[in-house]
Amino acid sequence: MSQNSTIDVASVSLISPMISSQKFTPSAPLKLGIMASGNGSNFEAVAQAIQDGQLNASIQVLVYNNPGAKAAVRAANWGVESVLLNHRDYKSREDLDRRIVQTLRQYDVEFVIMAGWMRLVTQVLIDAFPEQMINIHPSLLPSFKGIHAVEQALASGVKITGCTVHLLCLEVDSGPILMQAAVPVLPDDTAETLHARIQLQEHRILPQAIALAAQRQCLTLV
Ligand SMILES: Nc1nc2c(c(=O)[nH]1)N[C@@H](CN(C=O)c1ccc(C(=O)N[C@@H](CCC(=O)O)C(=O)O)cc1)CN2
Ligand SMILES: NCC(=O)N[C@@H]1O[C@H](COP(=O)([O-])[O-])[C@@H](O)[C@H]1O
Repeated sequence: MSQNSTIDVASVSLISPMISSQKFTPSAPLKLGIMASGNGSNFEAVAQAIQDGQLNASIQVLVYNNPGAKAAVRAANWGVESVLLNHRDYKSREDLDRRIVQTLRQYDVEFVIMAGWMRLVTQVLIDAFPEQMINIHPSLLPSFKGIHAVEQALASGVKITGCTVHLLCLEVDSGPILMQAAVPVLPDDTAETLHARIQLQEHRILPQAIALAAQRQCLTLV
């Protein structure tokens, strides 16, 4: 997509009915802040999508909360700056979130991706990025909210599960859904084999959901 092209957003109206079918012109790459607690494979999927020209965005910073998280190693390998904000160092969730907001502002972040951020966040962070923060979750919400979603699905006996990208709100895993992908649950699945199958879909839909959000956030009315 050239910078001078226009986008008919009718095609994304399914994602957000608030978008009317008007012509828009895409603007500069969306400046992303990514938050992670562990492995960082979704971080890497976003970085790869940007490098492959599938996502008009830049990763300004990775914020992580667990020392030694592999996500920080992946960020270094991709030349992305990372900041450790260890939740254990803060007296309250609000104090941690104020520091997160300060850090994201310092790196000029416009849109926040929770890519395996395993801490509940407060209104402090949500208010700082209204409708500009998304989360990837390893189930077909509203089924199996919270942590251990994969284990919940396996224990429930469902034959189909998957992953969801949603806008963030204070109530956990309850924000407006942007995109979902389904995977089968196989008879011999363990939590590990099922999660691996889900993550293949996570890595596919997260960049797509950001791209849609980028069209929505970066579009300027012509
Ligand atoms: N206010 C919100 N915060 C977060 C949301 C959200 O929708 N609203 N999504 C989560 C991501 N997530 C599931 O997708 C999730 C992550 C963590 C937890 C949780 O209970 N965390 C515990 C600590 C668990 C641990 O450290 O192992 C906690 O914070 O006390 C629930 C859901 C991100 N945050
Ligand atoms: N409730 C939140 C939650 O369970 N999130 C999940 O954490 C994993 C992080 O993987 P990654 O570190 O390899 O991107 C992902 O599967 C994501 O859906």
